[in-house]
Amino acid sequence: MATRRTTNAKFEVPVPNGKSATANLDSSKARSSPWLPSALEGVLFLVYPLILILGSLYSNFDPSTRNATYVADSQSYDPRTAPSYFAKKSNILNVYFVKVGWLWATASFLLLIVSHPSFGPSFDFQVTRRRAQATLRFLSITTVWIFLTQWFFGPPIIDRSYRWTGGQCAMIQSDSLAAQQEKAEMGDAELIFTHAACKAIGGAWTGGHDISGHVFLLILCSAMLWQEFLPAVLRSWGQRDARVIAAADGIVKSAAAESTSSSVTANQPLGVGIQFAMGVVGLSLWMLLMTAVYFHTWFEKLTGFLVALTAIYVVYFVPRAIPAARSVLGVPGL
Ligand SMILES: CCCCC/C=C\C/C=C\C/C=C\C/C=C\CCCC(=O)SCCNC(=O)CCNC(=O)[C@H](O)C(C)(C)COP(=O)(O)O
Ligand SMILES: Nc1ncnc2c1ncn2[C@@H]1O[C@H](COP(=O)(O)O)[C@@H](OP(=O)(O)O)[C@H]1O
Repeated sequence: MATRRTTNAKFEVPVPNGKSATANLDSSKARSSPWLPSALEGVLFLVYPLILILGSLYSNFDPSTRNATYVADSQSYDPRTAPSYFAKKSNILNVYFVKVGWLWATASFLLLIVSHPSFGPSFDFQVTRRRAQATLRFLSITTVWIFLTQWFFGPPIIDRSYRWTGGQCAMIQSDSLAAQQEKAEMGDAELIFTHAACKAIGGAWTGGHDISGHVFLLILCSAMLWQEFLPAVLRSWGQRDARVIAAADGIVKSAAAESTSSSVTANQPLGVGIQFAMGVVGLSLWMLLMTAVYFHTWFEKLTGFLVALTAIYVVYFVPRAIPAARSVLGVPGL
């Protein structure tokens, strides 16, 4: 851990137009650890717990939400008396945005790295170091998403953790032809161990701790995207990059001093890649708020948030502090 210094020091700070300027910085105010987010990043990360807390509070105080019937097994309100359009699982953004959320994350990530000049020549499919490292970061985050929600050497971690905490698939009699067929086709292990399999045979996934998949996915996707585009946005807006990194000799430096990019200048338009990614981040935050208000318990939302945050921390923050990790995964904008 770097210690806090109390004297004023001189740093070489590249300014957004690519030239260097010597600035007197009061280092007692400067953030000194590469393990910590910059002040701006800290504020952006605080938006997530704020949305979750405000959403949960609203659901406790809004009379129509309080009076609606919450069904714990489905983590939602009874659709017949749902307090709003967004309290129904069938809402258009749930079906076409969140339920295929990684498709949107993948599309906006690819558009960003292919179109934005900070990753390589726009719409010229050259493999640059920055594109390759961004792709590695994306694949690492995608692996976390797959392990948590899709497959982890069998059932995904969210389903396994539900079982570990005492949950099970309680059978509800369903005589529909489809349910009978599903039951006949499924092996015992699958029948017991996955939420999807349980639902398909008309069972209720009940009794354990169900980490919110929506909270996890929406935070993972949106934080990955803004981590990727924030350095380019700050440059376009003529703002200084306040992140710090540890060099191989252990000296803590400003990320701005390390950056060699002159491909983005102040007042440069954001471009289609960043605008599209901002749209996906905006929709994610809206759906996070809706999940916070209408679905799950506060503890299930908290665990979804913590798991996503841990993955983002490992992929986007650890490389700032450990040069060997940085040489593989890189750091956005450097
Ligand atoms: C110019 C040089 C460019 C270099 C580029 C090089 C390579 C390309 C880079 C990357 C692409 C490589 C691989 C792509 C990897 C993954 C792509 C994944 C594509 C998809 O996402 S398809 C699947 C879509 N499905 C989803 O998104 C499902 C999302 N839903 C869920 O996870 C869950 O339903 C849930 C968590 C929302 C909730 O679950 P429930 O509780 O409701 O069951
Ligand atoms: N914002 C939202 N809008 C609609 N449905 C939501 C939602 N957030 C969560 N849900 C639903 O609540 C259930 C639990 O979500 P999760 O565990 O992914 O957070 C899921 O139901 P289904 O699995 O029946 O679709 C999911 O679709």
